[in-house]
Amino acid sequence: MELTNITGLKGEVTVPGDKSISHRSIMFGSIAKGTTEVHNFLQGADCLATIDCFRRLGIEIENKETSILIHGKGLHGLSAPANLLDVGNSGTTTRLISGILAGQPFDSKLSGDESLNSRPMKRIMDPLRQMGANISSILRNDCAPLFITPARLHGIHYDSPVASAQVKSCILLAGLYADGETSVTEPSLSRNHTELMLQEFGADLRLIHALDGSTKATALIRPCDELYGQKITVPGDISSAAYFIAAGLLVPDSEILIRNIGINPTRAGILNVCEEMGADISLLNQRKEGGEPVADILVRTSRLHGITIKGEIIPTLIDEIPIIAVMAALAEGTTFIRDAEELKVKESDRIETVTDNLKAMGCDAIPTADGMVIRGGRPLHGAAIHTLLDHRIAMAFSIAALTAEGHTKILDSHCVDVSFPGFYDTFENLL
Ligand SMILES: O=C(O)C1=C[C@@H](OP(=O)(O)O)[C@@H](O)[C@H](O)C1
Ligand SMILES: C=C(OP(=O)(O)O)C(=O)O
Repeated sequence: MELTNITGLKGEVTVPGDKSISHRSIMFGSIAKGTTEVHNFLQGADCLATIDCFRRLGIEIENKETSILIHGKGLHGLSAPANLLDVGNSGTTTRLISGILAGQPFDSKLSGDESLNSRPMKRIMDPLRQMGANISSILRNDCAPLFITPARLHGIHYDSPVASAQVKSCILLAGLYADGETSVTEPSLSRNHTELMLQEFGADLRLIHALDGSTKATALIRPCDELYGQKITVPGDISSAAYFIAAGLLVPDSEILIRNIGINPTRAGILNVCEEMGADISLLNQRKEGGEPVADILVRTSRLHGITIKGEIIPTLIDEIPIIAVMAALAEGTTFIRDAEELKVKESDRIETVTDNLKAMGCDAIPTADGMVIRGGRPLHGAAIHTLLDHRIAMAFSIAALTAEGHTKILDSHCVDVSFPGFYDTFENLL
């Protein structure tokens, strides 16, 4: 994709459904009794990989024009897959499905693309093994491909060293198949869609919040007889909205209304960051849909200034750091991003891909062990952007390109389909 600078983005957009919620709707619908109906499902490659996996596990899933129908067979209704489960580029699919597969009476193998097969899986293998699971890394490198064989699971308490919704969800899902209670404490609260949605499906799940004012939290689950099919409307993905928020703030003379976005506080850290950077941003029409808070987001071109982003807010904006870094590059002053070492184990090492590409565009960006330092305010110039097939890098630098002098080439820009098919077409509504 070749892009150049523009002005005056004006109008309304909607973005596709939330990726995290879409994945979970398929997974929980498949192990629930009865039909689950999902509206505004994200038809991105990652969520389609989840559908494919559950079809291979014997679940009929109808992907209709306006909805998805999952004909769930109950907690014990999955059947042995004939072949390897292909998880594509999706860490969420891999880590969550492993929790479910650990409790099944059949063998399964799962594998993904080159990026996925280099991401760490020890973080789920350790707690699953403590629960009694038989899960191994086929190449003995603590990565996928993974091999899972039947085992009796027992409940554990797991003090997670990392605030990761994928780790937490994996353990809670295995807990559905364990004897006794399973609980997970995380150092600070990561996205809580699993907890909210499992409760809606009828799971016996409780939450205990820390008394010290921190977001440290514990989720506890007990096995139940069955989960029950639900009707789910997926809110627009704030992680996808983030690119239009940034476009509206950074492209001169812009005003964009982004409709119908999930603003669950465990996901909405970018809104706080925007405010702190001095953005003209407002939430309109705030409401609740299917247990999740939703709003329309109005942004207007703003002069931004650098800030420090660290600590408990990091898990609430982890996927937005590439686009926040672009905002920082165009803000006055210095932005420090700390406590974000998790960026190293995403679809690419995002500390490296973000700072390398920012430098290529003329920004003073320095990688650090747990984040980056961005000295903003210099104009950006066009460059060839190496996405390393990481969808978030492609989208973040497409927005940078709209503000940069000259032409920018986004290499392998088709990778946006992982989480946002139609990303480039959405701009047509704003020109
Ligand atoms: O649970 C989820 O749906 C996700 C959790 C996050 O990963 P971690 O759990 O590894 O932080 C996030 O980066 C990913 O895009 C989606
Ligand atoms: C990290 C991401 O996803 P996953 O871990 O599911 O591959 C992402 O979408 O930015």
